[in-house]
Amino acid sequence: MKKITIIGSGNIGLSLAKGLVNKNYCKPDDITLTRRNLKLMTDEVAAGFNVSDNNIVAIYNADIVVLAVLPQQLKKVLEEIASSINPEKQLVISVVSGVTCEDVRKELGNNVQVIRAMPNTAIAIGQSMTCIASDNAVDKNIKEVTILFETVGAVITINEDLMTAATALCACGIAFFLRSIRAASQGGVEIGFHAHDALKMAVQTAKGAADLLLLTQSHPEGEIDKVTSPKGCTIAGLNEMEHNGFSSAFIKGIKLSAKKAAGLYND
Ligand SMILES: NC(=O)C1=CN([C@@H]2O[C@H](COP(=O)(O)OP(=O)(O)OC[C@H]3O[C@@H](n4cnc5c(N)ncnc54)[C@H](OP(=O)(O)O)[C@@H]3O)[C@@H](O)[C@H]2O)C=CC1
Ligand SMILES: O=C(O)[C@@H]1CCC=N1
Repeated sequence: MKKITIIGSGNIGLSLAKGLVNKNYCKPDDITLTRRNLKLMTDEVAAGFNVSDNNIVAIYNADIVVLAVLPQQLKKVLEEIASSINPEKQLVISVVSGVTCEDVRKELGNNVQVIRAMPNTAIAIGQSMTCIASDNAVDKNIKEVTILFETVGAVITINEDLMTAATALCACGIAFFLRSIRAASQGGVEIGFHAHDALKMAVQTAKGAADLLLLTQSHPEGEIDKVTSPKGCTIAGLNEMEHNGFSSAFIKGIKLSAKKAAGLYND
C-alpha cells in the first residue's frame, strides 16, 4: 500500500484522510498527518494516524505528498521541503486553491510531478466532487490520483485553467448548498415546524432533488416542471424567489468566489 503524507491537517486535509480510511483505500497507519500545533491531533493519534510537526521527516517515506495548507502558508512549506522531495519516487498532489502546478514546481523543481486536485468536504464521507488537473504528470500518475479520489467521490479531469472555476463551483459550492438548506429550514420554522424537524425535512428534500438528477440524469428544469402545478403554490414561491434574485445571487456568488480563488496565492 502506498504511503501518503498530508501536509496541513486542517479541514480538508483531515477530511481526505478520514475519507480514504472510511472507504478502505488505506489504513490510518499508511497516512502521516502534519501540522504545527500537534496538541490538536489527539483524536487522530487515537484513530491510528501517524502525526508529525516536522514536514521533512514526515515526507521521507511517502509515495504521495498532499499539500493542504492555506495558499498563504504554502510558499514556506515548499521552501522547507524542496530539497527533500524525491522526484523519481514521490508524487505531489496539491489541493491548495489558486496555486498552479507551475507555481509548485517553481519551488520544488521542474522534474517533480504535480497534480492539482480540488475536492470538497464531503470527501470525509466518500461523496466529494473532485476535479483534477496537471500540466506535466504522466498518465500513470493521473490514473493513480483519479483512482484515489474516486474511492471518495466522483472525479472529473479538467484543464488546469478551469481549476479556480472548479474551486468556486464544487469546493466552495458545498457551502452554498448547505446555506440554501439552512435557509429552507428557517422558512420551515416560520411556517410552523420545530427547528429540528424543519432541518430534517429540508435535508431530505435536498437529497431527493440531488438524487433525482443523479439517478435519472434529468435536467433540473424538467423536474421543476413536474412540481409546478398551473396556478399552484410552487410556481408562486419559485417566482417570488426569482423576483428577489435567487438564481442571480447564486450565480454572482459563484463568479465572485472564482475571482477570489484565482488571487489567493498572493493575498
Ligand atoms: N476547506 C475546504 O473545503 C477546502 C480547502 N481547499 C484548500 O485546502 C487548503 C487548506 O484549507 P483548509 O483545510 O480549509 O484550511 P485549514 O486552515 O483548516 O488547514 C490548514 C492546516 O495547515 C496547517 N499548517 C499551516 N502551516 C503549516 C506548516 N508549515 N506545516 C504543516 N502544517 C501547516 C494548519 O495547522 P497548524 O496551524 O497547527 O500548523 C492547519 O491545520 C487551502 O489551500 C484551501 O484553499 C481545497 C478544497 C476544499
Ligand atoms: O474558502 C476557501 O478559500 C477554501 C477553498 C475552497 C473551499 N474553501
